[in-house]
Amino acid sequence: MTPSSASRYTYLGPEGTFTEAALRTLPEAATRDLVPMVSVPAAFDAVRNGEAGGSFAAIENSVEGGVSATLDELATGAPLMIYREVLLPISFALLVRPGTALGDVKTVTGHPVAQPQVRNWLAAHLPHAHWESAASNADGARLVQEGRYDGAFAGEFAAARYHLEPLVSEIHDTVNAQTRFVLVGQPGRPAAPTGADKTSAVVWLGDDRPGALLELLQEFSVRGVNLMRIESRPTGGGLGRYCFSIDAEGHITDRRVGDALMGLKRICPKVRFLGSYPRADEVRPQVRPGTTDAEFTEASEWLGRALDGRI
Ligand SMILES: O=C(O)C(=O)C[C@]1(C(=O)O)C=C[C@@H](O)C=C1
Repeated sequence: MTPSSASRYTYLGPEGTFTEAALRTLPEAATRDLVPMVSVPAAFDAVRNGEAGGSFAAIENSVEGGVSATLDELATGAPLMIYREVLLPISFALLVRPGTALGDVKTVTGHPVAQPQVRNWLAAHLPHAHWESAASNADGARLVQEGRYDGAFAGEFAAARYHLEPLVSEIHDTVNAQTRFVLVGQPGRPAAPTGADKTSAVVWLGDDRPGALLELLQEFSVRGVNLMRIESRPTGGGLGRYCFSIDAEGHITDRRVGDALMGLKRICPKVRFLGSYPRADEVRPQVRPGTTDAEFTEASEWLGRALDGRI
């Protein structure tokens, strides 16, 4: 990778997406070359083939759940790792060409993750409008500028970029909706522990048999590791074949987390570590008695003494 490609960060474009807005909240974004891409896979591939040092993508929305394009990219293909996360409050504006009235809006567009966030508003205010999905909310705004649709649900900040007007602002069916974004890069050393961290992994179960998922969960439960998200995603290997995308509280250097991952490695055919990184909400985990690093160290020292006959 050349120094110029290392300083390049790709993101889901075109300009004016929520992804770009979230990326710009990272302090280092000011000194990076931010490159919009047509899709999350294209943005991640630029990192895989050395054309970019990092890529930024939405991974989870508080209304719609996991963002499949990102989860599937991280589970398959050449491995990437997560180094940072950002939370962004999401509120939409209905962007239209200047002069358009609400009664003129017959067709609307936006990212598929936007639709469930504005569904009730649409049903109440534009019940007959026809929705079609766009590659991103900003791409929807671009399509409205081109005259392909009458309105786009996007961040209000995208209006000026596409010479549109916000006809209605602050549209959100659920108050305090948030999207979580991640910065990914080539596999490397995990981000340093902060005490308020998250660990992500993808786990494949072996044979389809009773209790397999329970065994996976027990690796976390017996070590007092709290799961923040667990989601099944199809492996592509046929109906009923799923892998599990997991976020757990804590850092891989926390003994209880590292030990849980080793437990998974022993019982599952495949585990992909996706990184340990600081939690955007900076919440520190409540560590259950018996699962602190000191207690793990004490227990392994005890085992060492037992092996030496120093009981
Ligand atoms: O289309 C955009 O503006 C995006 O940044 C993508 C995206 C997503 O992928 O979830 C980001 C946040 C919103 O919740 C809806 C769409």
